[in-house]
Amino acid sequence: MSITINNICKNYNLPSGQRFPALVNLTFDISAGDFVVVLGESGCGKSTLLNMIAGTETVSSGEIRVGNKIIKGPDPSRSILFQQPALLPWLNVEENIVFGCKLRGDKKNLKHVYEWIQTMGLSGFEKMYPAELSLGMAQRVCLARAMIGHPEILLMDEPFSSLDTFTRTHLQKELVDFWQVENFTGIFVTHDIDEAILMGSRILLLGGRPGRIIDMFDIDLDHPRDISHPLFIKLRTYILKKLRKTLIGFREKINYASG
Ligand SMILES: Nc1ncnc2c1ncn2[C@@H]1O[C@H](COP(=O)(O)OP(=O)(O)OP(=O)(O)O)[C@@H](O)[C@H]1O
Repeated sequence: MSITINNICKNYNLPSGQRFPALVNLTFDISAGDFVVVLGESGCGKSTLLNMIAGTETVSSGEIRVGNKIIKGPDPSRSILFQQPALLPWLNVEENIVFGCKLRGDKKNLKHVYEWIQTMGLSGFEKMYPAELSLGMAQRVCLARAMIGHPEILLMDEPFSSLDTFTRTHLQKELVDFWQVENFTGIFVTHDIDEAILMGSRILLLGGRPGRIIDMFDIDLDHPRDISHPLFIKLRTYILKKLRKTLIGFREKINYASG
């Protein structure tokens, strides 16, 4: 599914009655099957953008289209993975994975639950409850729950940031494998530059306050990617320079305004 972001702005209404501008004038297209990584410093509006595409947050102006339809709210064709595994504590692994299928009456995909349990390395743990799982296992359950319905769009908000390096590296690779097989459109939020270059087919650089687009470009490297590849290193340096420049510009603006 393609996604069109057309001149969107987001203002939050603060309890003081003031409006806080979080994002300004974002315009870009995501083609069906892209894996876009949204990269930027903390507070530049990455999660806000993701939530608006998920339909859990409204736009203040502009519009977001999925295919030809303007997003009006959440939809099962768009699955979301959060930073912390969001599992229902009273359901076991298997029940958590099929929860969405049951809710939608999706019997066809529900039948494949044991394939997903196996693919995710959760065999033997299907009757365990979330409190008994490690963080990495719990995130695998979330990934299985997201994938079992074959979403057209998978939205991910720093899903691996609280995992240890080994689990994280493993899941990054598995996610890219799923993306290559399932061909969903992925949007992945992170502030880890290497993670962005390792996984994305495109990178969207956001920065500033309010957040705006700094750059958007394709990554022309085959998977699996090697962090010591010269193009990888070149991209990392380029992104660092761009982000640093925006951050310095933002700090100078603050100093100027306050001094
Ligand atoms: N519900 C809200 N009400 C008011 N302000 C908000 C709300 N949600 C987010 N913000 C503000 O909007 C800005 C963007 O927040 P957002 O969480 O989208 O940034 P982010 O880039 O995802 O940050 P991080 O990387 O730290 O998660 C921040 O300044 C934040 O304080």
